[in-house]
Amino acid sequence: PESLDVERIRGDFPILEREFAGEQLVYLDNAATSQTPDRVVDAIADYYRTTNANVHRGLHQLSQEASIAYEDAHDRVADFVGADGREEVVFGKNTTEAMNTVAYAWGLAELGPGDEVVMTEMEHHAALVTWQQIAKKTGATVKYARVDDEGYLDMDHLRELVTDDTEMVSAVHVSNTLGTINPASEIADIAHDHDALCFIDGAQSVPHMPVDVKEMDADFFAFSGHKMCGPTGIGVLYGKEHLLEEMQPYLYGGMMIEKVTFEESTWHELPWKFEAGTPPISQGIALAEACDYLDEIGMENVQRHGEALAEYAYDRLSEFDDITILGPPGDDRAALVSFNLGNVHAHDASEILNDFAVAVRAGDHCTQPLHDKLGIPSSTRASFYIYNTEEEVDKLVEALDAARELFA
Ligand SMILES: Cc1ncc(COP(=O)(O)O)c(CN[C@@H](CS)C(=O)O)c1O
Repeated sequence: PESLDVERIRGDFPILEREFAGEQLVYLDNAATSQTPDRVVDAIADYYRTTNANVHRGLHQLSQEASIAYEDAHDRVADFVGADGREEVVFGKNTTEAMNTVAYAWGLAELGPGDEVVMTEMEHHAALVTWQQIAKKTGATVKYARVDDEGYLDMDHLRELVTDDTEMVSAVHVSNTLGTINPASEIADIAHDHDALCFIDGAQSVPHMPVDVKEMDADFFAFSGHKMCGPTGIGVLYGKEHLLEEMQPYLYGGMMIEKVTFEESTWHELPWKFEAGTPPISQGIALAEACDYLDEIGMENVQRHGEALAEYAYDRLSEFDDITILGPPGDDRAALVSFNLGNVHAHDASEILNDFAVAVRAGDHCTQPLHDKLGIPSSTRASFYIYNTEEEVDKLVEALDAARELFA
């Protein structure tokens, strides 16, 4: 059953009316970044037109208003993912920065020779490279739980790898390449069974499904505003309050301090301790608006719509013997499908798709080790959101026919 009113929603995104070479845009690159609805764009414009000032409670009216709006945005975003409140929600640039915050502020202090960080083979570079490099700096070891032939995380192998030497289990909630939805709560339990912490990368889950970080019991969780109808320049680090309290900041400067002398400094309370310098004010306020926008649609409806489109795309692409699809079956995946067309390089395929105004991602999707494991240099990825339709999937398939004619 149709779970949301796509045509009404499409009216919120004027960009979808754009035409290239006489073809209307078919935007299927939502895993890279989503489009931005008018009311979120308006929230940004209204901020700069009416409320713009620096935050942290300057004494003048504008600063008071901007400070309250920015601080309240933390509460709204916390509520969106089931966190207790602003103390557990740090605003930064993006998911990548959120992961680096934990790697530097916790990892450098807590990891040493003999300690282990367990990840999965499907991790995005934001996690994989970060923990790989922090391990090198600290003498710790990284291990990778296998992805099986169907694209699922091998949970038995994960259980085997996590031992009392494990200090951190860092896993992606939804794979941006495979579409696999990992059992985040179970992963957290495995980590906690060995007194390890658990970091769940939620960049591809928060925009697409209901997420409750308390039910999941992740110790850290990260996501980006630009993938969920928000602007770029805002990412969110959720952390259990006692962990963020214990962690020392790694970015210093104004805003994050309480008292500074020539000899010593003390830190501001959470979350400001981790928000050094002038923060992403308009972006944070706009992200709160994006949360309202998505909640009005309903995250269950967002999930149902995206996964139905992914299943439809999986079925349509499966009609062709020369198309190889990555990841789990069509009825058990998030709102994306990565595939290859015969021996046509993903870049060539996506070039032809672009000639038909079909926008997809081609490459390794920042998961090069996973592509190496799969024995492929790259893949083409179609990823869906609230404004996409089955007709747009059909246009993708038609455009692939042209690529087949040209290259195969
Ligand atoms: C699972 C996962 N984890 C982290 C990131 C990083 O998000 P940033 O907002 O860029 O910091 C992403 C963003 N993946 C984009 C760019 S590579 C994609 O096209 O798939 C992601 O998918």
